[in-house]
Formats: sequence, structure tokens, C-alpha cells
Amino acid sequence: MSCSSSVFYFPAMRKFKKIVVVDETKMNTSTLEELNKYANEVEVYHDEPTSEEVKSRVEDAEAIIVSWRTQISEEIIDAAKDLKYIGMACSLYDDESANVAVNYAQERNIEVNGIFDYGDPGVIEFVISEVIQLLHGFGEHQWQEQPLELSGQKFGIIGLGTTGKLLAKALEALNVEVYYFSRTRKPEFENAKLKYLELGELLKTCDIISIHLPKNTVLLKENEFKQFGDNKVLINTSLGLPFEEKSFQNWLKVRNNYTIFDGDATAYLPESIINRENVIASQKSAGWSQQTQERLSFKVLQNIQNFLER
Ligand SMILES: NC(=O)C1=CN([C@@H]2O[C@H](COP(=O)(O)OP(=O)(O)OC[C@H]3O[C@@H](n4cnc5c(N)ncnc54)[C@H](OP(=O)(O)O)[C@@H]3O)[C@@H](O)[C@H]2O)C=CC1
Ligand SMILES: O=C(O)C(=O)CO
Repeated sequence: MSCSSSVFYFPAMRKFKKIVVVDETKMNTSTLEELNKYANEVEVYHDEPTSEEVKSRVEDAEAIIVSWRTQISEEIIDAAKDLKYIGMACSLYDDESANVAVNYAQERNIEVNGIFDYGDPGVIEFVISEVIQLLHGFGEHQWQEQPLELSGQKFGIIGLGTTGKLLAKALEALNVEVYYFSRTRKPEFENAKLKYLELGELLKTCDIISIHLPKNTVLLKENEFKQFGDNKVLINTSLGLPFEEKSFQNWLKVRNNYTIFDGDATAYLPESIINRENVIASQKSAGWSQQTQERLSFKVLQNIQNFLER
């Protein structure tokens, strides 16, 4: 009897001719090395380039990877004649808020992929840690004359998406009275400790508010700051400014109004705001950690694999 062995045939995976990592994406070294499996040539940059530099970097790239800090405009896409794939090492919500001209790229048959949910736990840990420090006066600032517990405070969340929901859950465990406002009401998440309020009511009711909106979603203008009033705390970890700058500046002039920003949110603030006594502006990105880097690297690579295997 002849013995036959099974032969498995794995078709060779497609490869890009050239991948260019156009700026500092914070992907880890082993993942950057692994990119060599997916292209004949890989070029990696670790800086914040000007648009002219980006243009020359992408000229002969079939795939590029970019962080949220660098603009990939229509002009840059036009300069990349061989481009088939744009991998964003950051979230991709929509064309309007993205640093990549997503619609323009897609019209030219260029695939654009973002990553999601890679830096969320740190945001919640930042918000809770900073607010506790401010309430108790554990750090440089103390909100009121007497130290206060977070437990029992009226806390508002604006934007009940991924990070907003995680924050609500964590605050629930700390016995905080949590209210939320979001574009879409979510009865399935409401309970005795998480209640929905219209924006105006939320601003009047809550003493502490944390904003969790897509990049550059401006919700707070003069009228909203009036409703929010004095003796309040406003936290922002969203990208871009979720408020009208002038109205925010006026609100900050009131004593005992405090605001807390992480490093990502601070990047959009002028020095005149950052240097105020009642502005707590961290240099660190709330969501960044070793675990975030691993998730980011893994998800960027997985998107490339999925594209090439299609
Ligand atoms: N600083 C950091 O380290 C990090 C920052 N981020 C940033 O945090 C922000 C939130 O992220 P994430 O929670 O993942 O985002 P999601 O998209 O999951 O949630 C955003 C929420 O805001 C709601 N929303 C959108 N537009 C409006 C509007 N006009 N009015 C009211 N609600 C609105 C959404 O809609 P709906 O109510 O319909 O569901 C959704 O619930 C983003 O800016 C992100 O870039 C994220 C991770 C790390
Ligand atoms: O990718 C995002 O949305 C970020 O918040 C980058 O820090």
C-alpha cells in the first residue's frame, strides 16, 4: 500500500511594494520590524514632519501608516501616485474629524483603516485620579475650602460612547451620582445610578462634568457655560476643543471653576489658558501606557493583514 501524505497549499500572501510609516506612530519596535513581512521595502520615521516632508515621503509608497498628529490632505494623497492603503494608528470616526482626507482617498480606491478602543482604560483612570486629587487637595490644587469626597457628588458625562460608558461604570462603583447626555439616549444603560438629562439640565445639575465626544465636537457655547455656572469642574480628554474658546475663557475667570485636561486635549489649548491657576493641564496623554502601545501596534498590523488577505 502506498503511503500518501497530505499536501497543504498556502497561497503566498500579497505584499506591498513599499510601506512608509510617515511619522511617530508609537508602534513598538517588534511590530515595526514585522512590517517587513508585508512589504518588499519599509521606511520608518519617528518625527513630526511638515507637509512638504510628508509629500516627499509618500511619493512611491503603496501603503502608509500615520498617527493622529499628521495631516494626510488631498494634496498629499495626489502626490502618492501608487498609494493603495492608509493605516491610521489612531481612531477613525468620520471624514470631518479625521486627520486623513478619508472620502477623497476612498474615491480613489485607497483603503483607509483606523483602530478603535486601544487607549480607553487610561482615560478613566486619569479622570478619576485627577478629580479625586482636586476634590481632596491631594495634589497642588484643592477645589473647595474643605477636602471633599468624590462619593455622592453629582457627576455628568457628555458623550456616552466607549470611554463615557467605562467611566460611568467605574463611578458607579465609587457611589457617585452619575448623569449623562449623549446624541442618542441609551435606556439600556440607564439605572438608579446612571440617569439621562438633556444637556442644559445636565449642566445645571452636575458639579463635575467630563467630556467624551468625537474630535472637535463643539457642544458648549456661551449659553451652555451660563447654564453650567460657577463653582464647577470641567474635564476634557477628547481630542480637539469641545467648546467655543472665548466662552470657555470667560467661564474660567470665575473663581472656583476648575478645568482638567490630559496631554492630548491640552495640545489644542493656547498658552494663555494652560497657564491659568485654575487649569490643570497634564503633559501626559491619559490613554497612553505600555498596554496601549501593545493594543495600538497589534490593531494596526491586523488591519494590514486583513487588507492583504482579502
Ligand atoms: N486622551 C486620550 O488619551 C484618549 C482620547 N480619546 C478621545 O476621547 C473621545 C471619546 O472617545 P470614545 O469614547 O472612544 O468615542 P465614541 O465614539 O465611542 O463616543 C462618543 C460619544 O459621543 C456621542 N456624540 C457624538 N456627537 C455628539 C453630539 N453632537 N452631541 C452629543 N453626543 C455626541 C456619540 O454618539 P451617540 O450618543 O449617538 O452614541 C458617542 O456616544 C474622542 O475624542 C477620542 O479621540 C479616546 C481614547 C484616548
Ligand atoms: O486615536 C485617538 O482617538 C486618540 O485619542 C489619540 O490619542
